Amino acid sequence: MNSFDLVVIGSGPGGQKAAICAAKLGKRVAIAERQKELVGGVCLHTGTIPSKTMREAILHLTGFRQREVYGDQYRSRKSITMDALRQKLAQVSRREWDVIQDQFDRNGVETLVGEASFVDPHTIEVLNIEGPILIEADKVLLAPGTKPARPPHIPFDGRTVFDSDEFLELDHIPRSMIVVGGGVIGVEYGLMMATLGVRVTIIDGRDRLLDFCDREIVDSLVYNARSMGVTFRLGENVAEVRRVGVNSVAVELESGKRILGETVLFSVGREGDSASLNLEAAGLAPDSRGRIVVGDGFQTDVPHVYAVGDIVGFPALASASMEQGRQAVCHAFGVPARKMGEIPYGLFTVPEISSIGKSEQQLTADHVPYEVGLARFSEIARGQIAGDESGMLKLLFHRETRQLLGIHAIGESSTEIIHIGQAVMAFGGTLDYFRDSVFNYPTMAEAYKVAALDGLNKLTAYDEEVVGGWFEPEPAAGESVREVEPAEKVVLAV
Ligand SMILES: Cc1cc2nc3c(=O)[nH]c(=O)nc-3n(C[C@H](O)[C@H](O)[C@H](O)COP(=O)(O)OP(=O)(O)OC[C@H]3O[C@@H](n4cnc5c(N)ncnc54)[C@H](O)[C@@H]3O)c2cc1C
Ligand SMILES: NC(=O)c1ccc[n+]([C@@H]2O[C@H](COP(=O)([O-])OP(=O)(O)OC[C@H]3O[C@@H](n4cnc5c(N)ncnc54)[C@H](O)[C@@H]3O)[C@@H](O)[C@H]2O)c1
Repeated sequence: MNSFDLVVIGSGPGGQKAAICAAKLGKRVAIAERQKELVGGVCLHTGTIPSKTMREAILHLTGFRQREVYGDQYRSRKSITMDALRQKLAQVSRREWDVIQDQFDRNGVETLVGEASFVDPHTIEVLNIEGPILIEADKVLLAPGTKPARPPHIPFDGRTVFDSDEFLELDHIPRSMIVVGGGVIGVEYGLMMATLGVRVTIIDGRDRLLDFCDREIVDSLVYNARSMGVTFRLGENVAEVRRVGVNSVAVELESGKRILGETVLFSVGREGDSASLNLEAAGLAPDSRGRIVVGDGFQTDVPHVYAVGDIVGFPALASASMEQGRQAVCHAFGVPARKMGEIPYGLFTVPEISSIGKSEQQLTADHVPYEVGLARFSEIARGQIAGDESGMLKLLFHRETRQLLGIHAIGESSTEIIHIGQAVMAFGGTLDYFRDSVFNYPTMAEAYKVAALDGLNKLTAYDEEVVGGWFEPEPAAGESVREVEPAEKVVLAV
């Protein structure tokens, strides 16, 4: 029987980075993936990468970014088909697949095709059409991911009623789509379809959409969505979904409302894909949602078994899964690793939104004295060039120390520019950094400077009005005092 220092189950982002990291440490590593010749996981084949590639295709083919200039009716292509939207998916997936497979080969990671399960705590069976093979593992890392929740009473047929994995296979763009579940997936796909002119209704059991995001940003997203014709039914639960004839679906809500549509995307969350692992043979048990509980360093209750990625639950992001994989391997092989810092969120809605740190609602609940610096993309030259009139960047900072506490953005390049603030936050920086720095021009990054000046102006205005003096925090012990020129005061105050 072949034996390895580490056997990884699942080749999504968590498993991939774990395998490469262990190989770089000089360990013998095998990675098992049940999708034949399809390393990359949900992330590469049905989730992150295809959905973002499709979004880009929609924005491109509809000419969405040019609508501010040419009007709402502008389209760069008059008729758009699912096949046209899918054209780039295969190309991007194939290239990404090549990159991952190449990394495994270069680093001597053995790829095993087949479904892996525990025989005993240190023996793994990998089963494929050629039969089972047994391998021995000193340590095991589980990264099997999740699958869409599919309640038995919902009449899925992959055509009129489908889950998010089936979405990409639609044969045509429907005239209308009812989205059940306004979580990240439902809102991302719902708004993509609305951009194509599909009549979209989003239903969610909660009163507020995306309640982990800053409220003003979500309000702005909802405003934009409504202007594209999206209807929201919030605080409503679905009682029944019924297919009507060949091309219609009726959704009945518990409140008695009835909605008729051509298609239904059912996206009410995902559950751990752990059933095939035979966890009991390793002395483990999944929770009621199929997830695996981990402690420090992503170690399970069985010390040589680790779990990372969506299978461990929150935050269930490709971005975080990769780092979890690396951290788990460091823990397993005694390599020191820093704890993960604040995780940014990037929601590829239309328009995109992104955030890191605390929201206004959290700071208010915690009684933190904060102020907001705001930049509207309509006043950023690059925003005008990119055709974004409605985006904004919000910097939340401590009123006394000026330390950055949260960053929230909606609009063009939000998911990219968030990382500028992330770095400043990670190093404990203050708003002053943005005031004092020069940014490339014209770029979206300029929004940081505009927002910082806005925030500092608010402090100044308050101070001049209420305290009657110029606000400058007391220098900390050992810190030199920076003289503020009167001219600078004038610039800040306008
Ligand atoms: C529609 C959609 C859009 C998303 N968009 C984003 C985004 O924009 N940004 C972001 O950060 N995240 C996004 N996510 C989340 C992201 O895809 C996941 O967080 C990420 O894929 C989780 O990685 P993972 O390592 O847990 O493995 P996964 O990617 O879930 O892959 C797990 C792999 O394990 C394999 N496997 C399972 N059991 C076995 C077994 N017994 N034997 C062998 N192989 C097995 C599966 O076949 C699969 O290939 C999105 C998800 C979806 C569904
Ligand atoms: N850009 C990104 O980072 C990105 C994109 C897509 C997905 N993801 C990841 O994928 C995960 C799964 O996303 P998801 O959207 O499937 O799940 P989710 O848990 O985020 O959302 C499910 C939503 O469905 C609602 N819901 C549940 N049952 C309902 C019912 N019967 N009727 C009406 N509403 C109901 C819930 O209130 C919730 O808002 C996310 O947690 C996220 O981490 C990330």
